[in-house]
Amino acid sequence: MGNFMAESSHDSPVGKAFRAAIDEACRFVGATAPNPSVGCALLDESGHILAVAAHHRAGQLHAEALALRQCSGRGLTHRIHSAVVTLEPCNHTGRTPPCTEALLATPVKSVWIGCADPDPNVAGGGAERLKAAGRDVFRISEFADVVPDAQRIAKDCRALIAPFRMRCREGKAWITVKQAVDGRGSMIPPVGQKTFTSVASLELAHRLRRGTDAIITGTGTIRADLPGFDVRHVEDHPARRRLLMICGRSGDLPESWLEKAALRFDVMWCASVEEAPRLLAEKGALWALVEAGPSLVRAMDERELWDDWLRIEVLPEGGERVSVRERHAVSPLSLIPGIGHEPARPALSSHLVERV
Ligand SMILES: NC(=O)C1=CN([C@@H]2O[C@H](COP(=O)(O)OP(=O)(O)OC[C@H]3O[C@@H](n4cnc5c(N)ncnc54)[C@H](OP(=O)(O)O)[C@@H]3O)[C@@H](O)[C@H]2O)C=CC1
Ligand SMILES: Nc1c(N[C@@H]2O[C@H](COP(=O)(O)O)[C@@H](O)[C@H]2O)[nH]c(=O)[nH]c1=O
Repeated sequence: MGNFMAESSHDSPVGKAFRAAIDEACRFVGATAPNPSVGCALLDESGHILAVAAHHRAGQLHAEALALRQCSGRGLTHRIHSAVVTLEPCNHTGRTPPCTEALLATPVKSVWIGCADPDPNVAGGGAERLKAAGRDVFRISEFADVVPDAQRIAKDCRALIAPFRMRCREGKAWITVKQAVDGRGSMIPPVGQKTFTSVASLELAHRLRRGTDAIITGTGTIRADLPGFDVRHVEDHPARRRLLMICGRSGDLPESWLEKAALRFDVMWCASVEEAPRLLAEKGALWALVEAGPSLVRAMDERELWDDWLRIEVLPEGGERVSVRERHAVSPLSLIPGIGHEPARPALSSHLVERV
Protein backbone atom coordinates (compact mmCIF):
# COMPACT_ATOMS: atom_id res chain seq x y z
CA MET A 1 0.00 0.00 0.00
CA GLY A 2 3.00 2.26 0.25
CA ASN A 3 2.82 4.97 2.90
CA PHE A 4 -0.67 6.07 1.86
CA MET A 5 -2.29 5.48 5.20
CA ALA A 6 -1.91 8.81 6.96
CA GLU A 7 -3.20 9.45 10.46
CA SER A 8 -5.83 11.95 9.43
CA SER A 9 -8.17 11.87 6.45
CA HIS A 10 -6.98 15.30 5.35
CA ASP A 11 -3.42 14.01 5.18
CA SER A 12 -4.37 10.77 3.49
CA PRO A 13 -3.07 10.78 -0.09
CA VAL A 14 -5.73 8.25 -1.05
CA GLY A 15 -8.47 10.41 0.47
CA LYS A 16 -7.15 13.51 -1.29
CA ALA A 17 -6.84 11.63 -4.58
CA PHE A 18 -10.42 10.40 -4.32
CA ARG A 19 -11.63 13.93 -3.57
CA ALA A 20 -9.78 15.23 -6.64
CA ALA A 21 -11.15 12.42 -8.82
CA ILE A 22 -14.72 12.96 -7.55
CA ASP A 23 -14.54 16.73 -8.09
CA GLU A 24 -13.25 16.26 -11.61
CA ALA A 25 -15.99 13.72 -12.38
CA CYS A 26 -18.63 16.10 -10.98
CA ARG A 27 -17.68 18.66 -13.62
CA PHE A 28 -18.93 16.30 -16.31
CA VAL A 29 -22.18 15.12 -14.73
CA GLY A 30 -24.77 15.73 -17.42
CA ALA A 31 -22.35 15.36 -20.31
CA THR A 32 -21.47 11.65 -20.34
CA ALA A 33 -24.75 9.77 -20.93
CA PRO A 34 -25.24 6.94 -21.61
CA ASN A 35 -21.94 6.50 -19.79
CA PRO A 36 -21.54 7.42 -16.12
CA SER A 37 -19.34 10.22 -14.82
CA VAL A 38 -16.07 8.72 -13.64
CA GLY A 39 -12.92 10.28 -12.22
CA CYS A 40 -9.39 8.95 -11.84
CA ALA A 41 -6.21 10.08 -10.12
CA LEU A 42 -2.77 8.54 -10.57
CA LEU A 43 -0.23 8.67 -7.75
CA ASP A 44 3.46 8.05 -7.38
CA GLU A 45 4.98 5.91 -4.63
CA SER A 46 4.98 8.74 -2.10
CA GLY A 47 1.31 9.50 -2.75
CA HIS A 48 1.92 12.59 -4.86
CA ILE A 49 -0.81 13.09 -7.48
CA LEU A 50 0.61 12.80 -11.00
CA ALA A 51 -2.62 13.29 -12.95
CA VAL A 52 -6.36 13.73 -12.40
CA ALA A 53 -8.91 13.23 -15.16
CA ALA A 54 -12.54 12.40 -15.80
CA HIS A 55 -14.57 10.90 -18.59
CA HIS A 56 -15.87 13.83 -20.64
CA ARG A 57 -18.36 12.34 -23.06
CA ALA A 58 -19.45 8.95 -24.45
CA GLY A 59 -17.08 7.83 -27.20
CA GLN A 60 -14.19 9.81 -25.75
CA LEU A 61 -11.45 8.48 -23.46
CA HIS A 62 -12.41 6.96 -20.14
CA ALA A 63 -11.09 8.70 -17.03
CA GLU A 64 -8.25 6.19 -16.55
CA ALA A 65 -7.15 6.44 -20.18
CA LEU A 66 -7.15 10.25 -20.08
CA ALA A 67 -5.18 10.32 -16.82
CA LEU A 68 -2.69 7.84 -18.30
CA ARG A 69 -2.36 9.99 -21.40
CA GLN A 70 -1.65 13.03 -19.26
CA CYS A 71 1.06 11.07 -17.45
CA SER A 72 2.67 9.82 -20.62
CA GLY A 73 2.50 13.33 -22.14
CA ARG A 74 4.58 14.57 -19.20
CA GLY A 75 6.94 11.59 -19.22
CA LEU A 76 5.64 10.38 -15.85
CA THR A 77 4.33 6.92 -16.70
CA HIS A 78 7.29 5.18 -15.08
CA ARG A 79 6.38 6.83 -11.76
CA ILE A 80 2.82 5.52 -11.58
CA HIS A 81 2.41 3.48 -8.43
CA SER A 82 -1.31 3.68 -7.60
CA ALA A 83 -4.53 4.48 -9.37
CA VAL A 84 -7.62 5.83 -7.65
CA VAL A 85 -10.85 5.44 -9.62
CA THR A 86 -14.38 6.38 -8.61
CA LEU A 87 -15.73 3.36 -10.52
CA GLU A 88 -14.19 -0.09 -11.02
CA PRO A 89 -12.14 0.05 -14.24
CA CYS A 90 -13.93 -1.44 -17.23
CA ASN A 91 -12.81 -4.79 -18.54
CA HIS A 92 -14.36 -4.78 -21.97
CA THR A 93 -13.87 -3.31 -25.39
CA GLY A 94 -16.69 -0.89 -26.12
CA ARG A 95 -16.18 2.35 -27.99
CA THR A 96 -12.79 2.47 -26.23
CA PRO A 97 -10.38 -0.33 -25.19
CA PRO A 98 -10.49 -1.86 -21.66
CA CYS A 99 -9.10 0.40 -18.93
CA THR A 100 -7.81 -2.65 -17.06
CA GLU A 101 -5.36 -3.37 -19.89
CA ALA A 102 -4.32 0.28 -20.14
CA LEU A 103 -3.51 0.26 -16.41
CA LEU A 104 -1.72 -3.07 -16.66
CA ALA A 105 0.55 -1.61 -19.33
CA THR A 106 1.99 0.71 -16.63
CA PRO A 107 3.98 -0.06 -13.47
CA VAL A 108 0.82 0.44 -11.34
CA LYS A 109 0.91 -1.72 -8.21
CA SER A 110 -2.38 -0.92 -6.52
CA VAL A 111 -5.77 0.23 -7.69
CA TRP A 112 -8.27 1.88 -5.33
CA ILE A 113 -11.90 1.56 -6.35
CA GLY A 114 -14.73 3.85 -5.20
CA CYS A 115 -17.56 1.51 -6.17
CA ALA A 116 -18.15 -1.63 -8.17
CA ASP A 117 -19.32 -1.59 -11.77
CA PRO A 118 -23.08 -2.14 -11.64
CA ASP A 119 -23.08 -3.83 -15.04
CA PRO A 120 -21.20 -7.09 -14.45
CA ASN A 121 -22.34 -8.63 -17.73
CA VAL A 122 -20.80 -5.94 -19.88
CA ALA A 123 -18.00 -3.93 -18.36
CA GLY A 124 -17.60 -5.60 -14.95
CA GLY A 125 -14.85 -7.94 -13.81
CA GLY A 126 -12.20 -5.20 -13.79
CA ALA A 127 -11.17 -5.81 -10.19
CA GLU A 128 -10.78 -9.55 -10.81
CA ARG A 129 -8.74 -8.95 -13.94
CA LEU A 130 -6.38 -6.60 -12.09
CA LYS A 131 -6.00 -9.03 -9.20
CA ALA A 132 -5.37 -11.93 -11.58
CA ALA A 133 -2.55 -9.85 -13.09
CA GLY A 134 -0.96 -9.52 -9.64
CA ARG A 135 -2.09 -6.00 -8.72
CA ASP A 136 -3.49 -5.08 -5.32
CA VAL A 137 -7.09 -3.94 -5.50
CA PHE A 138 -8.62 -2.00 -2.59
CA ARG A 139 -12.17 -0.85 -2.10
CA ILE A 140 -12.25 2.48 -0.28
CA SER A 141 -15.36 1.51 1.73
CA GLU A 142 -13.28 -1.15 3.50
CA PHE A 143 -10.73 1.39 4.78
CA ALA A 144 -12.80 3.49 7.16
CA ASP A 145 -10.29 2.84 9.93
CA VAL A 146 -7.38 4.39 8.02
CA VAL A 147 -9.12 6.93 5.78
CA PRO A 148 -11.66 8.50 8.15
CA ASP A 149 -13.92 9.91 5.43
CA ALA A 150 -13.80 6.66 3.44
CA GLN A 151 -17.53 6.09 3.84
CA ARG A 152 -18.30 9.60 2.61
CA ILE A 153 -16.00 9.05 -0.37
CA ALA A 154 -17.62 5.69 -1.15
CA LYS A 155 -21.06 7.32 -0.93
CA ASP A 156 -20.04 10.11 -3.32
CA CYS A 157 -18.70 7.53 -5.76
CA ARG A 158 -22.01 5.65 -5.58
CA ALA A 159 -23.91 8.93 -6.04
CA LEU A 160 -21.89 9.63 -9.19
CA ILE A 161 -23.19 6.45 -10.80
CA ALA A 162 -26.64 6.23 -9.17
CA PRO A 163 -28.55 7.10 -12.37
CA PHE A 164 -26.26 4.86 -14.46
CA ARG A 165 -26.83 2.01 -12.01
CA MET A 166 -30.59 2.48 -12.24
CA ARG A 167 -30.48 2.34 -16.01
CA CYS A 168 -28.28 -0.80 -15.97
CA ARG A 169 -30.25 -2.63 -13.33
CA GLU A 170 -33.84 -1.45 -13.90
CA GLY A 171 -33.86 0.01 -17.40
CA LYS A 172 -35.14 3.34 -16.04
CA ALA A 173 -33.86 6.91 -15.95
CA TRP A 174 -33.39 8.52 -12.52
CA ILE A 175 -36.18 11.05 -12.00
CA THR A 176 -35.72 14.26 -10.01
CA VAL A 177 -38.73 16.52 -9.52
CA LYS A 178 -37.96 20.21 -9.06
CA GLN A 179 -40.86 22.16 -7.64
CA ALA A 180 -40.98 25.87 -6.83
CA VAL A 181 -43.70 26.93 -4.40
CA ASP A 182 -44.65 30.46 -3.38
CA GLY A 183 -45.50 31.76 0.09
CA ARG A 184 -49.12 30.58 -0.30
CA GLY A 185 -48.11 27.07 -1.36
CA SER A 186 -48.89 27.65 -5.04
CA MET A 187 -46.75 26.61 -7.99
CA ILE A 188 -48.40 29.13 -10.33
CA PRO A 189 -46.27 32.23 -11.03
CA PRO A 190 -47.74 35.74 -10.95
CA VAL A 191 -49.32 36.86 -14.22
CA GLY A 192 -46.68 37.80 -16.77
CA GLN A 193 -43.94 35.81 -15.06
CA LYS A 194 -42.60 32.31 -15.58
CA THR A 195 -40.63 32.08 -12.35
CA PHE A 196 -40.78 33.63 -8.90
CA THR A 197 -37.78 32.19 -7.05
CA SER A 198 -34.55 34.07 -6.29
CA VAL A 199 -31.56 34.32 -8.60
CA ALA A 200 -29.70 31.89 -6.31
CA SER A 201 -32.51 29.35 -6.72
CA LEU A 202 -32.67 29.89 -10.46
CA GLU A 203 -28.92 29.19 -10.57
CA LEU A 204 -29.57 26.01 -8.64
CA ALA A 205 -32.33 25.04 -11.08
CA HIS A 206 -30.02 25.67 -14.00
CA ARG A 207 -27.23 23.61 -12.38
CA LEU A 208 -29.76 20.80 -12.31
CA ARG A 209 -30.58 21.31 -15.98
CA ARG A 210 -26.85 21.17 -16.66
CA GLY A 211 -26.44 17.93 -14.73
CA THR A 212 -29.36 16.09 -16.26
CA ASP A 213 -29.90 14.50 -19.64
CA ALA A 214 -33.60 15.17 -20.12
CA ILE A 215 -36.43 17.47 -19.05
CA ILE A 216 -39.91 16.10 -18.45
CA THR A 217 -42.74 18.62 -18.73
CA GLY A 218 -46.47 18.76 -19.38
CA THR A 219 -48.50 20.38 -22.13
CA GLY A 220 -50.00 22.75 -19.54
CA THR A 221 -46.60 24.23 -18.70
CA ILE A 222 -45.75 24.71 -22.35
CA ARG A 223 -49.00 26.50 -23.07
CA ALA A 224 -48.69 28.74 -20.01
CA ASP A 225 -44.98 29.58 -20.19
CA LEU A 226 -43.54 28.75 -23.61
CA PRO A 227 -40.46 27.75 -21.58
CA GLY A 228 -36.91 27.84 -22.93
CA PHE A 229 -35.62 25.04 -20.66
CA ASP A 230 -32.09 26.01 -21.62
CA VAL A 231 -29.12 26.39 -19.27
CA ARG A 232 -28.55 30.12 -18.84
CA HIS A 233 -27.77 31.00 -15.25
CA VAL A 234 -24.69 28.76 -15.23
CA GLU A 235 -22.35 27.70 -18.00
CA ASP A 236 -23.59 24.63 -19.89
CA HIS A 237 -21.55 21.72 -21.21
CA PRO A 238 -20.44 22.62 -24.74
CA ALA A 239 -22.73 21.43 -27.56
CA ARG A 240 -24.92 19.43 -25.21
CA ARG A 241 -28.17 18.24 -26.79
CA ARG A 242 -30.77 16.96 -24.32
CA LEU A 243 -34.07 15.16 -24.51
CA LEU A 244 -37.31 17.02 -23.88
CA MET A 245 -40.21 14.78 -22.97
CA ILE A 246 -43.66 16.39 -23.31
CA CYS A 247 -46.32 14.53 -21.33
CA GLY A 248 -49.88 14.82 -22.59
CA ARG A 249 -52.17 14.02 -25.45
CA SER A 250 -53.04 17.43 -26.85
CA GLY A 251 -50.79 18.02 -29.80
CA ASP A 252 -51.99 21.57 -30.42
CA LEU A 253 -48.93 23.33 -29.00
CA PRO A 254 -47.67 26.46 -30.77
CA GLU A 255 -45.79 25.36 -33.88
CA SER A 256 -43.23 28.14 -33.49
CA TRP A 257 -42.40 26.95 -29.96
CA LEU A 258 -42.06 23.33 -31.12
CA GLU A 259 -39.75 24.40 -33.96
CA LYS A 260 -37.57 26.37 -31.56
CA ALA A 261 -37.49 23.52 -29.03
CA ALA A 262 -36.43 21.06 -31.74
CA LEU A 263 -33.33 23.15 -32.45
CA ARG A 264 -32.03 22.48 -28.96
CA PHE A 265 -33.73 19.27 -27.85
CA ASP A 266 -34.68 15.85 -29.14
CA VAL A 267 -38.40 16.15 -28.45
CA MET A 268 -40.36 13.07 -27.36
CA TRP A 269 -44.04 12.75 -26.55
CA CYS A 270 -45.37 10.63 -23.70
CA ALA A 271 -49.11 9.96 -23.39
CA SER A 272 -48.75 7.96 -20.19
CA VAL A 273 -46.28 9.26 -17.64
CA GLU A 274 -45.72 5.75 -16.16
CA GLU A 275 -43.72 5.04 -19.31
CA ALA A 276 -41.44 8.06 -18.92
CA PRO A 277 -38.53 6.50 -16.94
CA ARG A 278 -38.28 3.52 -19.30
CA LEU A 279 -38.68 5.52 -22.52
CA LEU A 280 -36.00 7.96 -21.44
CA ALA A 281 -33.58 5.17 -20.51
CA GLU A 282 -34.15 3.58 -23.89
CA LYS A 283 -33.05 6.86 -25.47
CA GLY A 284 -29.85 6.84 -23.42
CA ALA A 285 -30.83 9.29 -20.66
CA LEU A 286 -29.50 8.53 -17.20
CA TRP A 287 -30.99 11.41 -15.22
CA ALA A 288 -34.16 13.41 -15.97
CA LEU A 289 -35.47 16.61 -14.40
CA VAL A 290 -39.20 17.19 -14.03
CA GLU A 291 -40.18 20.82 -14.67
CA ALA A 292 -43.93 20.54 -14.81
CA GLY A 293 -47.00 22.10 -13.33
CA PRO A 294 -49.20 20.82 -10.53
CA SER A 295 -51.21 18.31 -12.67
CA LEU A 296 -48.25 16.29 -13.92
CA VAL A 297 -46.27 16.64 -10.71
CA ARG A 298 -49.26 15.29 -8.76
CA ALA A 299 -49.66 12.40 -11.21
CA MET A 300 -46.00 11.50 -10.75
CA ASP A 301 -46.24 11.68 -6.97
CA GLU A 302 -49.37 9.49 -6.88
CA ARG A 303 -47.58 6.88 -9.00
CA GLU A 304 -44.32 7.23 -7.04
CA LEU A 305 -42.52 7.97 -10.29
CA TRP A 306 -39.67 9.92 -8.75
CA ASP A 307 -36.34 9.16 -7.14
CA ASP A 308 -35.78 12.46 -5.42
CA TRP A 309 -37.74 15.65 -5.05
CA LEU A 310 -36.32 19.15 -4.70
CA ARG A 311 -38.70 21.74 -3.30
CA ILE A 312 -37.82 25.43 -3.42
CA GLU A 313 -40.21 27.25 -1.15
CA VAL A 314 -40.55 31.01 -0.92
CA LEU A 315 -41.25 31.74 2.74
CA PRO A 316 -44.04 34.16 3.67
CA GLU A 317 -41.65 35.97 6.03
CA GLY A 318 -39.05 36.33 3.23
CA GLY A 319 -36.20 34.11 2.07
CA GLU A 320 -36.42 30.59 0.73
CA ARG A 321 -36.11 27.04 1.96
CA VAL A 322 -34.65 24.36 -0.30
CA SER A 323 -35.38 20.82 0.81
CA VAL A 324 -34.87 17.39 -0.70
CA ARG A 325 -36.90 14.21 -0.29
CA GLU A 326 -35.03 11.08 -1.23
CA ARG A 327 -36.12 7.53 -1.92
CA HIS A 328 -32.70 5.93 -2.02
CA ALA A 329 -29.60 5.71 0.16
CA VAL A 330 -27.60 7.79 -2.31
CA SER A 331 -28.68 10.55 -4.65
CA PRO A 332 -26.88 12.39 -7.46
CA LEU A 333 -28.42 15.57 -6.02
CA SER A 334 -25.89 15.38 -3.20
CA LEU A 335 -23.18 16.22 -5.75
CA ILE A 336 -24.83 19.39 -7.04
CA PRO A 337 -23.28 22.50 -5.46
CA GLY A 338 -25.88 24.29 -3.37
CA ILE A 339 -27.75 21.11 -2.51
CA GLY A 340 -25.18 18.66 -1.23
CA HIS A 341 -21.72 19.95 -0.75
CA GLU A 342 -19.74 22.54 -2.61
CA PRO A 343 -16.67 21.42 -4.56
CA ALA A 344 -14.56 22.51 -1.60
CA ARG A 345 -16.64 20.05 0.44
CA PRO A 346 -17.24 21.43 3.87
CA ALA A 347 -18.71 18.77 6.14
CA LEU A 348 -22.02 17.64 4.70
CA SER A 349 -24.68 17.49 7.30
CA SER A 350 -28.21 17.15 6.07
CA HIS A 351 -30.02 17.43 2.82
CA LEU A 352 -31.89 20.47 3.98
CA VAL A 353 -30.40 23.75 2.90
CA GLU A 354 -32.07 26.85 4.24
CA ARG A 355 -31.49 30.18 2.59
CA VAL A 356 -33.38 32.70 4.66
N1 LIG B 1 -43.53 26.32 -9.76
C1 LIG B 1 -43.03 25.40 -10.54
O1 LIG B 1 -42.07 24.70 -10.18
C2 LIG B 1 -43.63 25.20 -11.88
C3 LIG B 1 -44.80 25.83 -12.20
N2 LIG B 1 -45.38 25.62 -13.39
C4 LIG B 1 -46.64 26.30 -13.66
O2 LIG B 1 -47.66 25.34 -13.74
C5 LIG B 1 -48.72 25.86 -14.56
C6 LIG B 1 -49.21 24.79 -15.51
O3 LIG B 1 -49.75 23.74 -14.74
P1 LIG B 1 -50.44 22.48 -15.38
O4 LIG B 1 -51.51 22.92 -16.33
O5 LIG B 1 -50.80 21.58 -14.25
O6 LIG B 1 -49.29 21.92 -16.31
P2 LIG B 1 -48.53 20.51 -16.42
O7 LIG B 1 -47.14 20.83 -16.83
O8 LIG B 1 -48.74 19.68 -15.22
O9 LIG B 1 -49.26 19.85 -17.66
C7 LIG B 1 -50.53 19.30 -17.52
C8 LIG B 1 -50.76 18.30 -18.62
O10 LIG B 1 -49.91 17.19 -18.44
C9 LIG B 1 -50.50 16.06 -19.05
N3 LIG B 1 -50.59 14.99 -18.07
C10 LIG B 1 -51.12 15.04 -16.82
N4 LIG B 1 -51.09 13.81 -16.26
C11 LIG B 1 -50.53 12.99 -17.17
C12 LIG B 1 -50.22 11.61 -17.19
N5 LIG B 1 -50.51 10.82 -16.15
N6 LIG B 1 -49.62 11.09 -18.27
C13 LIG B 1 -49.33 11.88 -19.35
N7 LIG B 1 -49.62 13.19 -19.39
C14 LIG B 1 -50.21 13.74 -18.32
C15 LIG B 1 -51.90 16.48 -19.49
O11 LIG B 1 -51.79 16.83 -20.86
P3 LIG B 1 -53.01 16.70 -21.93
O12 LIG B 1 -54.10 17.51 -21.37
O13 LIG B 1 -52.41 17.25 -23.17
O14 LIG B 1 -53.32 15.24 -22.03
C16 LIG B 1 -52.14 17.70 -18.65
O15 LIG B 1 -53.08 18.58 -19.21
C17 LIG B 1 -48.16 27.08 -15.25
O16 LIG B 1 -48.69 28.24 -14.64
C18 LIG B 1 -46.66 27.01 -14.97
O17 LIG B 1 -46.07 28.27 -14.90
C19 LIG B 1 -44.84 24.78 -14.32
C20 LIG B 1 -43.67 24.13 -14.06
C21 LIG B 1 -42.98 24.27 -12.80
N1 LIG C 1 -41.77 28.95 -11.55
C1 LIG C 1 -40.50 28.55 -11.37
C2 LIG C 1 -39.91 27.58 -12.22
N2 LIG C 1 -40.62 27.08 -13.23
C3 LIG C 1 -40.08 26.33 -14.37
O1 LIG C 1 -39.21 27.12 -15.17
C4 LIG C 1 -39.73 27.20 -16.51
C5 LIG C 1 -39.28 28.44 -17.22
O2 LIG C 1 -38.01 28.18 -17.70
P1 LIG C 1 -37.28 29.19 -18.72
O3 LIG C 1 -38.26 29.52 -19.81
O4 LIG C 1 -36.09 28.41 -19.22
O5 LIG C 1 -36.91 30.38 -17.90
C6 LIG C 1 -41.21 27.12 -16.28
O6 LIG C 1 -41.93 26.79 -17.44
C7 LIG C 1 -41.27 26.03 -15.26
O7 LIG C 1 -41.05 24.77 -15.83
N3 LIG C 1 -38.63 27.21 -11.95
C8 LIG C 1 -37.90 27.76 -10.93
O8 LIG C 1 -36.75 27.40 -10.71
N4 LIG C 1 -38.46 28.71 -10.16
C9 LIG C 1 -39.72 29.13 -10.33
O9 LIG C 1 -40.14 30.00 -9.60
